[in-house]
Amino acid sequence: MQICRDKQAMRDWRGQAGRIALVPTMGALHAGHLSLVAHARTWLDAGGGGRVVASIFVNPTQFGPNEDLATYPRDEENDLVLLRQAGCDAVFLPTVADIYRPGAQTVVEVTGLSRILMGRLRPGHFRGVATVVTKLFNIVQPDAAAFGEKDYQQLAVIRQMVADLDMPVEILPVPTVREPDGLAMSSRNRRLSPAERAAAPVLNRALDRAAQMIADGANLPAVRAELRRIIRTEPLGQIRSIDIRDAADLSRVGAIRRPVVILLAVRFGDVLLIDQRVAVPKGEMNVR
Ligand SMILES: Nc1ncnc2c1ncn2[C@@H]1O[C@H](COP(=O)(O)OP(=O)(O)OP(=O)(O)O)[C@@H](O)[C@H]1O
Ligand SMILES: CC(C)(CO)[C@@H](O)C(=O)[O-]
Ligand code: BAL
Repeated sequence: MQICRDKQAMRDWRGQAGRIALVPTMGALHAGHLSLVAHARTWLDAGGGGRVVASIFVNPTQFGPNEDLATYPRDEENDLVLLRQAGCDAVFLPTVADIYRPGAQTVVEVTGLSRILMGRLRPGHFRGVATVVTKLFNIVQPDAAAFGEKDYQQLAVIRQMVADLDMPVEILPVPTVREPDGLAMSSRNRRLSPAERAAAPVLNRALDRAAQMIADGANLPAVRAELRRIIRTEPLGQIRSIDIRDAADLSRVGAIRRPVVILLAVRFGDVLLIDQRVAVPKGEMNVR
């Protein structure tokens, strides 16, 4: 596995690599990230082969001033072992100074989607994500890039950006990988206390129940009330946002008539966990 520690090394490797699929991450890798690597490989193999490159970069511009940039988990040594085992061909590990040169003035912002939902809780977050993903695409020049459905709004932002700016990159959505008790894998899970970790699967339980209610024909207020009731059974969790949106474009819905996505953000101590579930109302075909 080739290790590229700066843009020039990455560009040199890219120049002789043929077809490429990129897996952008912030490190502290887990089985969810490795599933992105596997999906990238499957996509390449279906089209005649190619190389998988993962990037590990804790991007400062997507963290707000009071967020967890300083304490974000980092574990480069183990990450490299996992990526090697997963069959990754190259890894891009740039420094902040290499990515953000002094005097830069340009950002990328998906104006509508970035300002709703998590964009309200984390102002500027999606501008940081869109900007760094654009830079990664420009440096690595991948044919495809894999993103997890756990970060549902992020995936929507990236898809919108790629379409709006005619970026020649196919976006590969990857289903959420979960712990045996249903908790969505996340790098931040390792910062939960034992009691918080024991309480955290409540997100998945609430989503299961809400998706079942929607499949049975329940209305929006009833589903919202049940989500709140279930999450409140775990007093360590502090609800930051509960939303039910159109699954296709994240627009508001007045009633559940088409597939919707249920989006949860719940804080445990200073760790913000998110999770999501697409739910299909009674009588509707799941078109996803
Ligand atoms: N459980 C998961 N299943 C599938 N993909 C995932 C999972 N967790 C993260 N991803 C995806 O991996 C990519 C990199 O995410 P990131 O490095 O931020 O990991 P994370 O576990 O989401 O960390 P965080 O704690 O910051 O949420 C993103 O596309 C993200 O959606
Ligand atoms: C896409 C990403 C790597 C951009 O920094 C990050 O937001 C993440 O890990 O999901
Ligand atoms: N996976 C999303 C990255 C972040 O929380 O900043």
